[in-house]
Amino acid sequence: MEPARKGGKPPLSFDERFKALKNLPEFFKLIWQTSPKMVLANVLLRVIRSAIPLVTLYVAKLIIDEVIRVTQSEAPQSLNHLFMLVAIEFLLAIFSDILNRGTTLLDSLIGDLFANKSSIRLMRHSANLDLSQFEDSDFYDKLERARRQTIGRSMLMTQVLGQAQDAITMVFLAAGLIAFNPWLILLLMITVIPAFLGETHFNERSYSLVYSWTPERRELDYLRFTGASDETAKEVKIFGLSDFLTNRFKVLSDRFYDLNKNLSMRRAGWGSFFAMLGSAGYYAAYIFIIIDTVKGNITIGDLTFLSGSFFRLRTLFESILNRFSSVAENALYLQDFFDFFNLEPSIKVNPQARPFPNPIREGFVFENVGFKYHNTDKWAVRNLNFTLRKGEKLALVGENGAGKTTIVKLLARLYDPTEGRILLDGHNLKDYNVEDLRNETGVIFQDFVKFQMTANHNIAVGRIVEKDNRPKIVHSAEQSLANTVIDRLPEKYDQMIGRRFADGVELSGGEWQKVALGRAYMRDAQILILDEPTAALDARAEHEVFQRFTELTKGKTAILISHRFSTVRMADRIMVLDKGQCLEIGTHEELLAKGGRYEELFNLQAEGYR
Ligand SMILES: Nc1ncnc2c1ncn2[C@@H]1O[C@H](COP(=O)(O)OP(=O)(O)OP(=O)(O)O)[C@@H](O)[C@H]1O
Repeated sequence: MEPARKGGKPPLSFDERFKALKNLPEFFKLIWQTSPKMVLANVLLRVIRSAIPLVTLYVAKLIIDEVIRVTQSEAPQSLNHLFMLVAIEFLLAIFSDILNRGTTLLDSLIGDLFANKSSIRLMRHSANLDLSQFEDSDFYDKLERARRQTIGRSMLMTQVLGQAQDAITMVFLAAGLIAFNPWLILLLMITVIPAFLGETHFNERSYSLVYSWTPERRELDYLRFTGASDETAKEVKIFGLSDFLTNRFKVLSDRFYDLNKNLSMRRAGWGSFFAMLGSAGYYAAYIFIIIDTVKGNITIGDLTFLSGSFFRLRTLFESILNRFSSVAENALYLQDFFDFFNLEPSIKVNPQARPFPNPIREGFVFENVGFKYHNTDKWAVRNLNFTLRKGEKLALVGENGAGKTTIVKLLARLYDPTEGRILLDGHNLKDYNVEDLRNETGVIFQDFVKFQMTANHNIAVGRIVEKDNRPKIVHSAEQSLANTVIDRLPEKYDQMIGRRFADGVELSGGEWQKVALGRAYMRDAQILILDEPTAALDARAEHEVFQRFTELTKGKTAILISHRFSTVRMADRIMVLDKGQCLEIGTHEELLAKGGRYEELFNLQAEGYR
């Protein structure tokens, strides 16, 4: 086997596996909270069910003894007693079936509820985490494992409850066997324990394998998605990427298959050997009991009862031990689940925060602000010193990668500066509640989300509490020109857009942008940020949008990012960025007069239009 790879753990010791069991109480607390009534009913049914095997075996013994008594008797005998015993066994069988069905039903209902609740918790928790955490691949692996846990974990409940049920059944059966001969119990243990240790070993290997392969499995999922999805089909065809993607998939999946096959084969080999050992133990005990019966020490009914008990005990013991190692394994996975929920965001809601200014009095001041993205040593922006005055419209220009979007993200506190600080009305941005800041900020990013939802909701996301306020949504659509798109859709505002779901209608890039821009008009925020809001619009639409732009930003503090100078010149001031630093800042006229980079870029673009 390959050594543990990056992001993987070395195989865990027996001790660590035991420690993982400490997650069970917390887990059962969550299960209990899912539905106390159903969990209680489940436990009760299982307790009753656990007594049935012993009672059934005992009734079977009575039946055999009665049959022998009747057949060996000289005088004719009434069969009433015998039939009554058979009737009892029959009723027990039916009762046991009903109880089984009941617990299976409850298990699956509780499991479904638990999976739903966990998914909701996962979504909520993810929403609270920092953006930078999402950009970290270790985090992604954790999220991935937690996501898998939300569905699979209810199985663990079935296992643990099954374990308790079998343990009680065993106590009942063992009592009978011990009364006959305590050595039989010892024989039982000797034959079953090696199998348990073997299972435990292989479970641990399999966990380590799955764990260390999380990044690759994520890549496999990604390749599967890229190779077969509507979003990528266009480029996959044009560039002929199918072989490239499938080959990479094949290499990875074959490697995982080989490692897994190796493990499964060894597991099967050892498993057969241990099963043989178990059977040998059973037959040794059987011979022992037969000899005692032949000697006349016990009845034939006792023989069936004891051999039956021994057989059941062996099966139960094996399943308890095997299940134990699988419970421990599942508890290890549970650790990932809890680890994810224990992740804390660094940008948190601050209960002692100062109230957000309404209206903003002075504006923002960037004091020597620098920022590095997670896991890189490169400064995305540095030494930024500038003000964004209340009610001012500031445009950011600069080449790709100059740091424009980064400034916007810092302003909306999607990240905090690595050095320096940002002040709002004289106080650090961190002193305000991040939720208030975001409520007062409307951002339309260049890579805005194309929500696969109705046109109505696609605009309403700008202010989701107003999702039922149709007049406001229509008004926003009119302002952003999205109405020209929506009015042509068969279902108008109730039209599903995007291709993912049935009856969805796909829009062009510019049409999507008009819809996304509508979100800015929905938002009654004091700060408005538009990151390349018109990049995909045709010339006429861009012109119209900008005629309305003054109205949209009236009374608001706004940042506008654009590569089009016709757009940029509408701002009050313009900041030119270069490699994360502020090169020059001033009004359009000032910068032209200065004859610096702005003038150069402006003339370059104007040249292109002549
Ligand atoms: N999530 C990220 N992780 C690491 N580095 C990043 C990340 N986002 C941006 N960067 C880097 O930070 C620098 C600034 O990026 P930013 O997105 O702010 O540029 P921009 O001026 O908005 O560019 P564009 O005009 O292409 O939109 C770039 O060098 C980029 O590579």
